[in-house]
Amino acid sequence: MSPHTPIELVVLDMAGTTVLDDGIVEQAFQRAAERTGVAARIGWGDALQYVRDTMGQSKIDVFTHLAGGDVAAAERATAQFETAYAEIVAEQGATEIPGAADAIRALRGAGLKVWLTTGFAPVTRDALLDALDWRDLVDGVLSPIDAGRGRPAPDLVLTALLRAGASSVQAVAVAGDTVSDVESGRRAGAGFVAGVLSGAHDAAALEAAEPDAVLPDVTALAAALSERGLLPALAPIAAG
Ligand SMILES: O=C(O)COP(=O)(O)O
Repeated sequence: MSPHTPIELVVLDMAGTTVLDDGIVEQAFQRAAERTGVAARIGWGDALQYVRDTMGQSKIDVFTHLAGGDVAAAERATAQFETAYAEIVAEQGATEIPGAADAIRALRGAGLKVWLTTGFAPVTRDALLDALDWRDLVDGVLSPIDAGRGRPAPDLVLTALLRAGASSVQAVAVAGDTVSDVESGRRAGAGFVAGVLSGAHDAAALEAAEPDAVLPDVTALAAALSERGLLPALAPIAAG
């Protein structure tokens, strides 16, 4: 396979890559903790500090720690987290990573398909799409329930590839702010995998996952593809 297969499909993560949500995450942790009593053992003050210190780590792991190792309680809290997150978005709205929507429009204007993938359940994902008025912004969206396993498995990337009708995995670019995002792209065999620092809580870990590029945010993606000769021929935009 040519190392310069033009990209046809861009698969972007949501939270931290296209959506700025740390404030929502903290509030959703708090509501979920209050509703399930999962942090009663240590109190919300200490729990909040732990949530802040571990921002970006898997929610089930965070809740398991708060619950003193009670995995069943952590699972209940994780489910409640998604409900609470969707409620907070409906109440307060949502914020994009600055320039994300324009970056997506530019990529699509260059002839690429753009799909959003997320670890969130559809209820949470759709609350974000509605709050940002993004239903028509992208070619498709996927949650793990649509695809199989969540990241770092490659299922979201491969399902996007199949549904978008891309001709090969080499024609897929993946961008995300976590090591799991990078690994999912690698395991899928994507032609280009970028780590973005916009939502990264552990930049060193992201670099250590060895993506093809580490970018400040998603607005730098079109230029990164262009520099490597990976945009489709006759792309009508000057990337950057
Ligand atoms: O934290 C989650 O589950 C969702 O986050 P993601 O959109 O970055 O996958």
